[in-house]
Amino acid sequence: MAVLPQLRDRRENTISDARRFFFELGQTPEAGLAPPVLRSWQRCRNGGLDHLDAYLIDPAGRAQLSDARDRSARLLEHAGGIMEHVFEQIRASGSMVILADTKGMILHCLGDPDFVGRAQRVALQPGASWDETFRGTNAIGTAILEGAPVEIHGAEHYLERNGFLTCSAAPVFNAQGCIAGVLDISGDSRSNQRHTLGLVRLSVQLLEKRLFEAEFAKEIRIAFHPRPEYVGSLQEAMLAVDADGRIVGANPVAREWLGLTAGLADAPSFGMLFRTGFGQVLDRAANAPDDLLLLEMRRGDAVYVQVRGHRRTRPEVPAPRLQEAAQESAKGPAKTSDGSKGRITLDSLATGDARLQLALDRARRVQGKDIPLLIQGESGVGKELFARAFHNSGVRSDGPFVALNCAAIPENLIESELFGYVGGSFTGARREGAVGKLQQAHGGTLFLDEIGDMPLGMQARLLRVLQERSVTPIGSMKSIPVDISLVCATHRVLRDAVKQGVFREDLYYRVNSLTVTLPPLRERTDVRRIVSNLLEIESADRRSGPLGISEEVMGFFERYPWPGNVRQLQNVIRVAVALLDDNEHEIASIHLPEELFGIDGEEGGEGLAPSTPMTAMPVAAIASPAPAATIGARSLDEIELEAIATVMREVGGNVSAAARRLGVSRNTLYRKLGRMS
Ligand SMILES: Nc1ncnc2c1ncn2[C@@H]1O[C@H](COP(=O)(O)OP(=O)(O)OP(=O)(O)O)[C@@H](O)[C@H]1O
Repeated sequence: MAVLPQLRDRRENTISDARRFFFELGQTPEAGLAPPVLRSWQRCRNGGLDHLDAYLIDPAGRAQLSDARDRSARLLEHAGGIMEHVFEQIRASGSMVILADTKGMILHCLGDPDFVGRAQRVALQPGASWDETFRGTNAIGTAILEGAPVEIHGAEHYLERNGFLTCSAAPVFNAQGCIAGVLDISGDSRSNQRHTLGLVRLSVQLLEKRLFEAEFAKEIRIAFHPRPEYVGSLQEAMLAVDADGRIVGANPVAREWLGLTAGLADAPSFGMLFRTGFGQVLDRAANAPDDLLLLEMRRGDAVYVQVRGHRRTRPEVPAPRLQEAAQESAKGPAKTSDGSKGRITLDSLATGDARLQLALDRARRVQGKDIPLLIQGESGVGKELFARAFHNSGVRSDGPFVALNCAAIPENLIESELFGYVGGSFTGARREGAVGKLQQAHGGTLFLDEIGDMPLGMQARLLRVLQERSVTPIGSMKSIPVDISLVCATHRVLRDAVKQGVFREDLYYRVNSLTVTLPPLRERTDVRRIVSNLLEIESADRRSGPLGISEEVMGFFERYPWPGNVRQLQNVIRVAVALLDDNEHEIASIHLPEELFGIDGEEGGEGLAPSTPMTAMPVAAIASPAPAATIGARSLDEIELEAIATVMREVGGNVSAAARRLGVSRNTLYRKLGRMS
């Protein structure tokens, strides 16, 4: 619909008054100019641009244009079809559809032949730059600087020679919140159409959606809106998240809604935004991919969510293989070389938790590719078990799996443990020398547990080994080639350790090629499966038949926060099995340690009441998880510290005994005790 002639005349008069004010009297017009136009005029004047300048800048040469097109290849690929569609809408209106890059260089245009000739006189053609610094106020250049859609009509253009144009442009934002290009419709100012800017905005939204979907085709995408009918529309907010629920992309709607800044450096994780756990949502989505879920946001509102791009990729593998594996791992510290082929594998670890499944899938993708794996997670979540499974599932499974816990060995011994030494090279050294872990792991996998606790000096030496792929034992002049696959684990956030200066940045990048985070037990949705596996393992030696577990206890296990994770659960089950009489076949609440009840009962927590099942409806409301992370008014940390203090008192300060009772390693307990002092 064209703008009515009277309205157009009135607008043009106002602009020419403003122009007189600004250019002839050197004053700022108080009315008549849209704020972005006035800001742009001021920028141009401050930059020393002459509004009467008739000098034309030559468009970029073919090679330069081709480079610019290569840099924006993805934008061009997705914009092509949309531009053709837009052009169909405006074909008879004497206009052009233009795509420019982030610097305002025109990459592609489709134009009405009648208008193209005139447009070319002002260089509206591929290769021409519409950077505001040189071209003055214009829709393309000004939209880039304003970071918002703008319409520049006739005499609003700073340079007089562009006054015959009317242009509407909107920046295209990428998933990191940066401008990826600009879409513009330009035409003769006499044929100004009222809805042109709306058409540009809509086309840009469509383009942003296509770019987002292409960039994150393999990631999990979370689409949401407070109203269900908007999920799937151009108005939906969309986040891309990695396997750990960290936001890696956000469309402009999500960005505005959540107040995210460009670059996503401070973007919250899924868990910080929503009250329902990430794993629980993924599980639900895997079972009913088309359902909308009604989720409560932590800030108070509720939104309808659709999870896209998430499938259960591997069938679950029957329990017995995991059982063998866990038995293997439970035999003892097992921190030395073994040939654990044929036992635990990544497939056998899949017990139905969606977050764990993602970690397994990610790890599988780098197998055999010489990419170091970093496993993060709280103590006792199964990091070492995961590392063994990774080794056993790969091409090196015939080779050794060698583990070293960097937090468990005194600092002065790490060096000789890792690098080995020749006989008599230092006081106390064995006469025949010793082969270090790095050499032992040759042809296999070296698992460095608690790498975040490795002393700085040792980090430098390890880095050199990884770069040079050879090791020089202490006291030796000869370097020995080593071929190892490196898997590291840590309970620390290594990035923070780098910031604090306790972990080398170069080593961080070396060990951190692929990070998988194992979920804490309290956030896992497959607790039942783990419990029955552990029960089978722990009761394998009983001669009086299979064991069960009361529904009351199972419900409690599902709600308990498990500060010691699977290790603690394993110990609780081990003790419960030991407490059973020969004629008892079911674990009940009386077989559980008193500490568990102390915590659960005293503080008025959920106790052993059955948990609420999740509703299954086409539009499913997922209940927020039971308040397992806090009990009463106390935080999990406080409860944990209190439990440690109680057990330490009961065992008369014996750390090993306390660690056994609490179901954590001695190192972990030392660490936690450090926090108490
Ligand atoms: N999915 C599982 N099924 C059965 N047992 C498991 C599972 N995950 C872990 N475990 C058992 O829990 C115990 C702790 O596991 P593991 O040592 O791998 O944890 P971790 O994260 O490396 O602990 P830490 O950080 O304290 O070294 C082991 O005995 C292991 O066999």
